Amino acid sequence: MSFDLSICCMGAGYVGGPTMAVIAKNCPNIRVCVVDLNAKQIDAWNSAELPIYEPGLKEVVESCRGKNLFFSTSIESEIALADIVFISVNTPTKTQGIGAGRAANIKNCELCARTIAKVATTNKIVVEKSTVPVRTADAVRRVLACNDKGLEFQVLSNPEFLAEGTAIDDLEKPSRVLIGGEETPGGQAAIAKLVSVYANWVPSSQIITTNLWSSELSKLVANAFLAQRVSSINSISALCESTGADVSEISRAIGSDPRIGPRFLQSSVGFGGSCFQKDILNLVYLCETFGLDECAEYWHQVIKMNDYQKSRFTQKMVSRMFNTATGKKIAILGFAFKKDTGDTRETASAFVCRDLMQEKARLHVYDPQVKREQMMIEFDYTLNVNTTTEPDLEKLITTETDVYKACEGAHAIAVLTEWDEFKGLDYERIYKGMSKPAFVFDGRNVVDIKTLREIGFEVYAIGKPWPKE
Ligand SMILES: NC(=O)c1ccc[n+]([C@@H]2O[C@H](COP(=O)([O-])OP(=O)(O)OC[C@H]3O[C@@H](n4cnc5c(N)ncnc54)[C@H](O)[C@@H]3O)[C@@H](O)[C@H]2O)c1
Ligand SMILES: O=c1ccn([C@@H]2O[C@H](COP(=O)(O)OP(=O)(O)O[C@H]3O[C@H](CO)[C@@H](O)[C@H](O)[C@H]3O)[C@@H](O)[C@H]2O)c(=O)[nH]1
Repeated sequence: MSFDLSICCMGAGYVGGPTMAVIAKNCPNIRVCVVDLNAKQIDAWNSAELPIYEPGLKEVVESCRGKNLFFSTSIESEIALADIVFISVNTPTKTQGIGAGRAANIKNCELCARTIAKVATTNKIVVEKSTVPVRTADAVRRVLACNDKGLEFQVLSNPEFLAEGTAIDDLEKPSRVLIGGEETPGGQAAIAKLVSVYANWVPSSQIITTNLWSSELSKLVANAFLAQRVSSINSISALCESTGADVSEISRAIGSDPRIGPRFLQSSVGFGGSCFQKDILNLVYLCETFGLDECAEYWHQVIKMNDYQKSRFTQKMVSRMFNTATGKKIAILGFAFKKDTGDTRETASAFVCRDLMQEKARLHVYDPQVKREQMMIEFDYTLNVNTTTEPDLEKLITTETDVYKACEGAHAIAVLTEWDEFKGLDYERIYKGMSKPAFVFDGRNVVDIKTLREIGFEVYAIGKPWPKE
């Protein structure tokens, strides 16, 4: 079959895979190929068990895989074939060198640009889909210019705003698509080409075009504003627990003001995920680089408040359990950073588990989508908790596939991810099997406090009036 256009996406991760699947589904006349250095990842995309869990993703992939959607490790030949190349690779926070702990590492983006420059034999539009520091397109452009065949490359910024757990819905019905490009005839033509791809299913009124730098920076700012709301309401949750006010009532009361709006006011044990912390640190670093220390400190406070919220939660747990968790069995309900995803990157649950392990609590972790191997990777990668730094790790963490077994004999339950199934558990049954007093610490405000207290639980929930001693 012949296609009108060929797209290649470098990076088959949480963004590249779902984004390209939705483009393929909505544009049957476009050939889409997602490539990756990681052969295991590509094999999984080509199998019945996709490498990531996302509601609705499997159906979309299966509807077009092998027709106009392909997953491949033939990076160079697929780039050569493409009219448009998306760069959708990871851009993690640097762990060493200049800007360590703050700046985003864009080495993968640079490598992609170098590969494109090397193998391209036709003009191409190169699209930054990854989240990058503002002015990264300068670097991409300069690397592409090293191509010695006299080709023309246009660089666009097209940041992705999908949230995990709702990726397919977000991609099918995006609040907006943002495309930034050069303010030259070539740049505008490239913008128009990419707009025409999205226009297959996104109303044109929702496609925003800007200059390159506004587009790159908007992505960081969007995440900073969202995370700021979570940290703001979490700061109020602490005040609620001390005063008898209820954070859910406050969210409702303030969120009804259309100038504030109701979303992203859900108090929690702390935000996680691969983006918020990384992108805010990136923003903080940019501000510092330009000597804007007050601006840097303003945004850094969003992260500090999140760190405070995570450690505050564990401290409350331990203090309620008579100031000791040593040897106690604690059921951890949820390890993913939010519901409906198996992603554990920067999950608040890992931080709480780490702090409880330091108290030598015995943790029985249940999460419907996260496997033990993934939990161990998260402990090691984000928190440097491994069998060398915590010799008792294997003994302290038991992973359960049955939530009731996780709670059997436990002194306490900590709800750390808002999976819907935690609302409908048979808490009478759970209570009977637990050590008494049976504590529930709800870091997501999912349990029905009144019912659980009637059963006999001692319930403590984020931002809720805490019972008097
Ligand atoms: N995860 C999200 O929800 C989300 C949402 C919006 C934006 N983003 C941004 O999108 C980017 C990608 O995020 P992700 O979550 O998909 O990352 P990811 O780690 O899940 O996937 C990135 C993939 O890129 C591959 N890769 C790295 N270098 C490569 C190269 N040179 N050639 C080919 N493949 C290469 C890796 O093997 C990996 O499979 C990041 O910049 C992130 O900040 C992520
Ligand atoms: O009211 C809220 C909303 C979210 N969270 C937490 O915040 C984190 C992030 O949640 P969410 O934003 O829904 O998920 P992400 O997949 O991280 O998506 C964010 O990060 C992506 C990557 O950049 C962006 O594309 C999305 O627009 C942006 O929402 C999670 O731990 C949530 O539990 C709260 O605690 N309270």
